[in-house]
Amino acid sequence: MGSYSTSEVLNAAAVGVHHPALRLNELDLKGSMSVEELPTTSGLENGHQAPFVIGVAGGASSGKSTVCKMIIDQLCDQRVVVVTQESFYYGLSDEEMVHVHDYNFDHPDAFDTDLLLSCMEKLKHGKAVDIPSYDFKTHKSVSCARKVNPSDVIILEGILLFHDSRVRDLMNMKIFVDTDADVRLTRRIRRDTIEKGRDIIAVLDQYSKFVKTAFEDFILPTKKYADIIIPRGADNSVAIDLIVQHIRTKLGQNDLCKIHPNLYVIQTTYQIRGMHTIIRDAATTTHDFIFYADRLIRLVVEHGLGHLPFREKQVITPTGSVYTGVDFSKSLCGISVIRSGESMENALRACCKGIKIGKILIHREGDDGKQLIYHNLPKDIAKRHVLLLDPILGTGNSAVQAISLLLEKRVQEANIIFLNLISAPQGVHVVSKRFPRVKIVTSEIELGLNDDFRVIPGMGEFGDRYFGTDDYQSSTPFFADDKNRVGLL
Ligand SMILES: Nc1ncnc2c1ncn2[C@@H]1O[C@H](COP(=O)(O)OP(=O)(O)O)[C@@H](O)[C@H]1O
Ligand SMILES: Nc1ccn([C@@H]2O[C@H](COP(=O)(O)O)[C@@H](O)[C@H]2O)c(=O)n1
Ligand SMILES: [Mg+2]
Repeated sequence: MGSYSTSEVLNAAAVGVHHPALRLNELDLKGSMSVEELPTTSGLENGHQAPFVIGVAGGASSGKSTVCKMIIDQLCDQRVVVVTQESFYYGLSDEEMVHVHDYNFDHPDAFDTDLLLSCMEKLKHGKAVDIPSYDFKTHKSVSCARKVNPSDVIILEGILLFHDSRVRDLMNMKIFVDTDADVRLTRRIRRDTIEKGRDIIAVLDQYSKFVKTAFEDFILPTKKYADIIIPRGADNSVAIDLIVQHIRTKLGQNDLCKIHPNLYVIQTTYQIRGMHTIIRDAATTTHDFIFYADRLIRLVVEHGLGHLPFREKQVITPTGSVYTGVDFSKSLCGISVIRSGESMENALRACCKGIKIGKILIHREGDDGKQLIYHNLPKDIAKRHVLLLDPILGTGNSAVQAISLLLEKRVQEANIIFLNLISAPQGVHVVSKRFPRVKIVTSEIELGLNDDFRVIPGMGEFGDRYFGTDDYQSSTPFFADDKNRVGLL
């Protein structure tokens, strides 16, 4: 395995793998980092779609705000907004103010989490909200709230954001900024004395009394919820670049991916569009159809394999050096949905040497749905990751039947990766609603289904076109093979 695509790296991170790219590069960052000054974003009240919510947690002074600022600067996109947890600090009463040095600002109870949840709820539903502004000098909210408009991406940032499961559940992506304790303390001393004008003894007292303990008791234990851990915070420009690319993809991609985090559409290129153009063209020869369908299927298969768990592995190279890489899971199998799914078997075999491939036949009987009449699956399928193969996801009925059978055979839902070339939104909704942990990997999202429940624009009967059994091909002399490809006259 030579190089990794961004999504593979992020996927590796998402399944808890330590990818080397997330541990690279040094960059010195200086300058003003105030997230509060960032502009609010364009609203989406009309035609609102749920935003992509990114949670950024980590110890105090770990560099969370700096990382968020870098992400926003790189995105140069008005559709991103940052909401900080510190805006939701409870204001101190007069009595608490008298004993402010005994107040624990690092405890989860210091925050009005219900207010944060209600603000986020409104933003998620396309409504603008007033986010309180907190003053670190008076320890109270100030009267001028910050108006935040709904946005495509909301970055939620704060020390204890992963503590409450209700807040975690809002997030589509969780990032933990992991910076050494001594660096955090040094930065805190500088920030609290210079920026907040506090006395150094008070800063150190607060650190040893509350900050350190709270980090160990409440913040560090939430690191396990992170999809991505960024060592060294803003110094890790490689990790930040990867995150930015991922967000860009999400922003540019079909909104289905926001609704269904289990859906992965491979990043398009002109090569991919070109191959789709050929296989969707009704005039394409069987020979060309097979060639380009195979190329596309291989891309989808490779992408799907990127969702399998990896383990770190070191090898010795011929130069005697150590290469730290990964070892990927070998306990997997392919299951093709007969007949068109069989067209994906060659690509799978080409990628996974000696892989076991089983089959499922779903027989259509009358109007009352589908009936399963045949299956041939590996005996130990329950222990395997399953790559389910069917080039077209249309209504989702066949996929539901096939996945139900796999679950009956005790395959773990999260161990199923459904690979297809094109997906209709209806099918994605049906499969995702029923099996939210099944990953769907596809190369393009379709417009929808027509009255006959056929995918449009689609590519016709895939099996017939791939196996050369469609009448149109054999009776169209202009397109008998690619050498004679002259176009329709
Ligand atoms: N990589 C870095 N190099 C140097 N200083 C940094 C770096 N990251 C953050 N800082 C500084 O450290 C302080 C705390 O960073 P900040 O991003 O506000 O942390 P957090 O939001 O996690 O409390 C700030 O004064 C910031 O300018
Ligand atoms: N009045 C306050 C409120 C909070 N703090 C400290 O701020 C830290 C959290 O903010 P970060 O930007 O560092 O994440 C936290 O450690 C609190 O102790 C404070 O000092 N005074
Ligand atoms: Mg901050």
